[in-house]
Amino acid sequence: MATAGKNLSDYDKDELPDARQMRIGLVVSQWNPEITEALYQGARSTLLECGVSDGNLLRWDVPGSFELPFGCKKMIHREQPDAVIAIGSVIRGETPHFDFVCQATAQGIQELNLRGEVPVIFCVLTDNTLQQARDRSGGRHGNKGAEAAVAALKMAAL
Ligand SMILES: Nc1c(NC[C@H](O)[C@H](O)[C@H](O)CO)[nH]c(=O)[nH]c1=O
Ligand SMILES: CC(=O)[C@@H](O)COP(=O)(O)O
Repeated sequence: MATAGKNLSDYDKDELPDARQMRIGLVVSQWNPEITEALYQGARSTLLECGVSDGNLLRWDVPGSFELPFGCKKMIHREQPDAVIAIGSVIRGETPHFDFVCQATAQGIQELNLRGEVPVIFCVLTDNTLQQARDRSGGRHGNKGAEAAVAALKMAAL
């Protein structure tokens, strides 16, 4: 089902684990800050709604999505969170750079999951237009940050 067929902010609280003791990291890309800040707020508010303590949220910023894997790896090593949410927004430009950034970021995050013990959630929008990104970061399709927060709690309890 495409995003257009569902709301990214919908979730069932009854399906979620007890999150009161969980420590969740959020690594946020500074590229397209209108989008990444909206994703961060969606993730943060959902985590708080689901019982995570504000003091157990840790935010680090990185320059762009390409730096998300390194930032997540460093946070995991230094802080040992129960899960990390990697937040980014990649919007297609005139050149193939979009493809390289998206592939490298996705591959890097997947390698952290497969090689490590701390789940890293892929909260990276990869859109053709700014409007598509707005639609998925609190617009008509909901907020992917909320979806990522739910995934983080479920994976932290796995
Ligand atoms: N164009 C976008 C970028 N580009 C920057 C890279 O992510 C990286 O920071 C740079 O190549 C230096 O290593 N990043 C995004 O997150 N979103 C974009 O649309
Ligand atoms: C995703 C990107 O790196 C992209 O926004 C850069 O734009 P351009 O391909 O026009 O240089």
